[in-house]
Amino acid sequence: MGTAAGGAAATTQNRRVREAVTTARRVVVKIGSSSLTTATGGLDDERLDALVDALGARTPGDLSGSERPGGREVVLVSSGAIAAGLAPLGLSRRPRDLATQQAAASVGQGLLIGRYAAAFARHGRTVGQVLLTVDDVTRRAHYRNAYRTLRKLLDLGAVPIVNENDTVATEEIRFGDNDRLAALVAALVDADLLVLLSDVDALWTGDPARPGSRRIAEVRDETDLAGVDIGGSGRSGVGTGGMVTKVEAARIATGFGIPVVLTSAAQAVAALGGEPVGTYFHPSPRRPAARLFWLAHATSPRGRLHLDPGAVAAVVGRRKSLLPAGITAVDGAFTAGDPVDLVDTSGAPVARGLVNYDAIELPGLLGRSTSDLAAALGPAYEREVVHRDDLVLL
Ligand SMILES: Nc1ncnc2c1ncn2[C@@H]1O[C@H](COP(=O)(O)OP(=O)(O)O)[C@@H](O)[C@H]1O
Ligand SMILES: N[C@@H](CCC(=O)OP(=O)(O)O)C(=O)O
Repeated sequence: MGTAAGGAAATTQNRRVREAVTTARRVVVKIGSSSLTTATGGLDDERLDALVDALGARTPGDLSGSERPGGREVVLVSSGAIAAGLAPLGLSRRPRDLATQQAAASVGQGLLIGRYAAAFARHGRTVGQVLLTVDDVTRRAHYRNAYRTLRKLLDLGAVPIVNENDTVATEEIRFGDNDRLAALVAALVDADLLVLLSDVDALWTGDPARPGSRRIAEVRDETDLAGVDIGGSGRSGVGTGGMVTKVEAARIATGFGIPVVLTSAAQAVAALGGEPVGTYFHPSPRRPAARLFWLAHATSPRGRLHLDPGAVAAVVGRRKSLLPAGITAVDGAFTAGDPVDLVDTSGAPVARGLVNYDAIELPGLLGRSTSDLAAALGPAYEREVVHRDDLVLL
């Protein structure tokens, strides 16, 4: 979120909001389960069609003659697989256990993408299904691959429809909610705008159903969130994170320099047209390297490497790779390629990185120089424990 605009007049603010939205060329739109399902569960075809119509509608941001919906490149991040799979499996509400959620997602994802394919076809558009796990956006080769696929789909004029790959994601590595996934996809494709659509029209100062709650029109920085009661999921019972994960997603995207509009699916056309509906989160100017951005926000560490003060100074102060000589202890049962936290002598995490060794190999290497290790064990042991290209400071 950007710096406070002081006492700027509301009209000036609204004009700026409209411009950031209407000039956005690449937009990631996220729709939650609660906006795609009927009160009795199951996919709500009417609402899904309305969303697709909104994405196909021409807005003030259109480039005349463009073949793309709204004159823009659109990536849709859609939840709803689990919700869509409930009725066909005879389940009356969202299951708590992972295996049943995954079975429901397996059934529901096919139905969901089938509905989208039919709805977009009415606008002459082709859709492409992209299912992602956390690993796909943290490991370098997978990340490049995910980026290339999304880029190619956009170049070919298709609408990528992204969801978490629920059927294979394990409890530990799961996003669980699609709000953060959408923010990270926005960073991945270098979007100009992220639109989060839910069943509520904006972020409110507290539960919208509570008397006295007010809509928050814009969030310029954390001070605008002070005192806001950011609650969990709404009454639909099919959403997951409530406002907590939406505000977190807004923090991630704005931290990457991407503005965010949070509003209801019913106001999608107005929001995409730059009208001052919903809540607008101002972006900060900083744009860190996208892949490392994912590492900080999308991963959970699988272990901890304890650094001596010299290693902390090298990694944090001089942005060097981490070598075995600077590590005093290792926790966790990770394998090479996993994310781990680098902690200082007080145990506080200072950086996160992708480790180049299995946990089991490291104790025999600690405190030793790379030349000593190479001489004793072979050239493979000359490698860094964490390469600086795979490190992000926390
Ligand atoms: N401060 C708040 N402002 C707006 N909505 C809130 C707030 N706190 C909690 N909520 C709830 O968050 C719900 C939206 O989240 P969720 O049910 O997870 O939807 P989705 O499926 O769209 O992700 C709203 O229905 C609302 O009841
Ligand atoms: N991947 C899951 C999304 C989880 C979920 O419910 O997310 P959301 O409705 O956005 O809070 C699904 O498709 O059901």
